[in-house]
Amino acid sequence: MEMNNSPPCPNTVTIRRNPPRRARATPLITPLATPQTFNLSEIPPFPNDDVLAEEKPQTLTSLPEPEADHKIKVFLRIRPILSPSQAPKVKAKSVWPQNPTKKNITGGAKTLKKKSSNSCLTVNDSHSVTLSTPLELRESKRTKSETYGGFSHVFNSDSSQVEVYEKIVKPIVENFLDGKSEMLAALGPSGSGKTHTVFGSPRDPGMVSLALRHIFKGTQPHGNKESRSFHISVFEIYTERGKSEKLLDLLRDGGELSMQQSSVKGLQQVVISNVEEAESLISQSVLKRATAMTNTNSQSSRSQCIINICHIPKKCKGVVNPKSGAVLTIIDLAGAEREKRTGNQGTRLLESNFINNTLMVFGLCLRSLLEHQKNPKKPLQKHFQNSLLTRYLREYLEGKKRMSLILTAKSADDDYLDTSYLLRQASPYMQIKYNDVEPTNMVSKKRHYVASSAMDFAKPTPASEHLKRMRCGSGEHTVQNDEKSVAEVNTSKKDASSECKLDTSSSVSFKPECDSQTQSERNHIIMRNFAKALWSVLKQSNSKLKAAEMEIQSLKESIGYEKNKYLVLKKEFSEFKACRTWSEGGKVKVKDVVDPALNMINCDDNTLKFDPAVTAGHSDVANAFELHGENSSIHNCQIIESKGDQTHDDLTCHEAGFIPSPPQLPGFTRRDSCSSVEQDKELVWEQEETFYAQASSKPSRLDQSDEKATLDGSCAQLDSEKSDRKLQASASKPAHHNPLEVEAVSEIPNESSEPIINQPDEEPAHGASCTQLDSGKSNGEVLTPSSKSEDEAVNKILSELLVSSSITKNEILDPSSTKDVYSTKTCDIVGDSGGVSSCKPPKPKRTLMPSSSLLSRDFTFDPVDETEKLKGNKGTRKLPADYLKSKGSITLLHMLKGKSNFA
Ligand SMILES: Nc1ncnc2c1ncn2[C@@H]1O[C@H](COP(=O)(O)OP(=O)(O)OP(=O)(O)O)[C@@H](O)[C@H]1O
Repeated sequence: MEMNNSPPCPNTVTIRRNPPRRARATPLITPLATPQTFNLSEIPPFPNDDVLAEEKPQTLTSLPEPEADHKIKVFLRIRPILSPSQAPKVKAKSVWPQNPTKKNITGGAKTLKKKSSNSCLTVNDSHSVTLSTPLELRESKRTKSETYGGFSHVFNSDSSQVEVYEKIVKPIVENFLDGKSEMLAALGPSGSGKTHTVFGSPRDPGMVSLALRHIFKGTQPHGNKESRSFHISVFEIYTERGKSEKLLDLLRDGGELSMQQSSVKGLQQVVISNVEEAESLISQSVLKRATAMTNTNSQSSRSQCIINICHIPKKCKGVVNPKSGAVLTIIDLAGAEREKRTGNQGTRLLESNFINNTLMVFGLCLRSLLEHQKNPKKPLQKHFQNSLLTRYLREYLEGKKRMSLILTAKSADDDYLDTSYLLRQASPYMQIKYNDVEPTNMVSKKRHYVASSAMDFAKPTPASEHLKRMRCGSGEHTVQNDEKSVAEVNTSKKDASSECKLDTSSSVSFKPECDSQTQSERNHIIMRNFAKALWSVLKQSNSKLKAAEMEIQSLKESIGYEKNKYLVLKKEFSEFKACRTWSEGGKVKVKDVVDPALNMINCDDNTLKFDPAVTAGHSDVANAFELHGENSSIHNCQIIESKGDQTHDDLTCHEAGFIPSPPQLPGFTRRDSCSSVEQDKELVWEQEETFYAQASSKPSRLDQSDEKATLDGSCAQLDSEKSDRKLQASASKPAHHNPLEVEAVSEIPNESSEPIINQPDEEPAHGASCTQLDSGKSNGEVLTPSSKSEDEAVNKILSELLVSSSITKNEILDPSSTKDVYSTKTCDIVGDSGGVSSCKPPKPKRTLMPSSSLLSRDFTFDPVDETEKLKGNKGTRKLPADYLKSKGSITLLHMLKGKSNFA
């Protein structure tokens, strides 16, 4: 708000970081040149009529199914109350093992027989019934009646088989013929009419016979019998003395079967071509089924019987019939039995327990499926694993395939408990929905059957084995064609041969489809795996590439660092080289200006040089010692080692500022330098060591030190007198007093060796070591000849020294005289530690003692003060120039004093 109220700044320039973008013109739409002239009426209307007029292809799988079709259909059929003549007679069950304790049960059958006249079950309508509690049980029951509704249809006791078929099975068969698989199971207590409903009798056929008739009736009118082929299989699940469950093939020559997961292994699949063949097979299977007489049923089923009618497609002009592969499964379950009611004993009791257990598991599976559908959080229990029946019907019990139930109930009061239990158990099943029903065509594509002819007992062909390995079909309906082969009921050889042809054609016609599908799936899997492998390889390569790039980057950095280092070293080397060149060019040859009498050179006005040239008689060895100094101070020192053939050694000291300090290179031994002697004592030692190494054959050592300076031998003899005079002169001028310095001492350690010190021009020079006595800037004239009095004093001292010494001037300066040189030479090395390693001259040559005594007598000084200055800089290497001078002076004075004491 405040910003809006503030007046705009006239000089403000608004910069838009993100300039407004212009909308791009859609490339597919050409911009209108004159949008103002656009008229909506020119837009053609959408062709709704044309679209609606188009015929939309409708398929069976695409059509939405009613809501009812997605739920399990539960039908209820009420068995009529049997007349006494139809009721099972107790005496007829005398073959059963009698249990004395249960004799009253048989008597109860008579009682039941009397009470069967009353019905407890009343049909309300076609979808509901009411169960009334018998009078004798109303005392224990809370309610008088229970109503059960929601059935797909309720068949009363007088309903016929055909009516039941029309309501229940016919739609299923039609769906089956259309390629839909479905299961129909009869469930109810023992004697309720399950077997009667499923199989019927020759006079009153059941659902299987009616379905077969329907199937073959529907195919014959069209005359396309050869386009379809049906196979049938019948087996039962029973228990042998209640020990374990077994599978038995009920078709002719059928034996025991085994179950592998959800598929039955070794089940025969017999091709049926007409109703008679099918009914004959069914009748034989029913006769083969295990039955027994119980108190409730004279012919009670003791096993679960499963009938599969399969529809195998046939190739018609190279096109696979889409309506193929459907399976119609009809199951006649064993009836639940109550021990009190049936009076079973022994094996029958065991069978009864097995039956009840199987039915219980069957009910648990459906109940679990129902609860899971109501509440998905509840997991779908795997009750199907507890029995072979439920394992075989797993997909149905999991709601993956269509299933219908026929509940058969007895309506007599005596059967109240069985009926009540059945309704309470099975009525909720009608709420079960199909979870994932496979499309019709998909089901048909997954089912493969290998038919075998009953006439030829064909063995499994390679093609059939290939199909079995592929396991394209669903588990429970996959036909396992074993070596026992399959017997097809066929009375006519002609028909049999024709069936064989059809079987062969069917199996052959189905193989390409399955092969193509399997091949495509395999290709897809292969491509997917290949893509995964390729992706993993690419990822690994990418990671390796990144690592290599990082390594290359690090190497580049290291190379750059080394390059910079190389450039720095190169620069230092060039500087040092330039410095050396300058030094060589600027060095003054001492021999040109040397005063052989005094060994003192005065090159410039401000430069005082002592050039002690000692020649040992060998012209090839020369050592020169140069001292350059402006204001008589030494700051730079260079030791120039032998030139070329190590014939001479030079020690050149340059004045600070006069020669730039060259860089010091490690390991540089031929020519080393130090910008300040005091700054790098170690370098001095290195120079010394190098120097010794270079001149090992002719040991000579030139060194200078700020800590020690020793005068000995002839040098001391020479300097003692001079110093005496000089110190006296300087003492006369306290205002200009500067400590004397001993800047360098040349040393000839080996007396037996050849003359060591030569001049650069290899001129033989015999002489003592050199000593430079400089003063500071302010009193640099102490030793300069500008002062006549001082000059005179110096000359006097020197003359006295020469006179008093045993060595004459001529002897000293005579190059030919080597004997005295050897005897008077001085070799002092000032070490870093302050120790003095000196070659003590022979005692007879110490002729300077009188001069030293004179010097010590005449000169008085206070060394304590100088020592105190040293303490201040103790432990440090860099010392001021004044300190150097003072130090040298102190050393000189100490030595002079020592010599005087010695004297
Ligand atoms: N709807 C019916 N009409 C006439 N008779 C019937 C009907 N239902 C069953 N019966 C007769 O009842 C008797 C028992 O029927 P059925 O054997 O079918 O019972 P079940 O349920 O199969 O018994 P189980 O479970 O012991 O095999 C049979 O003699 C059968 O003829």
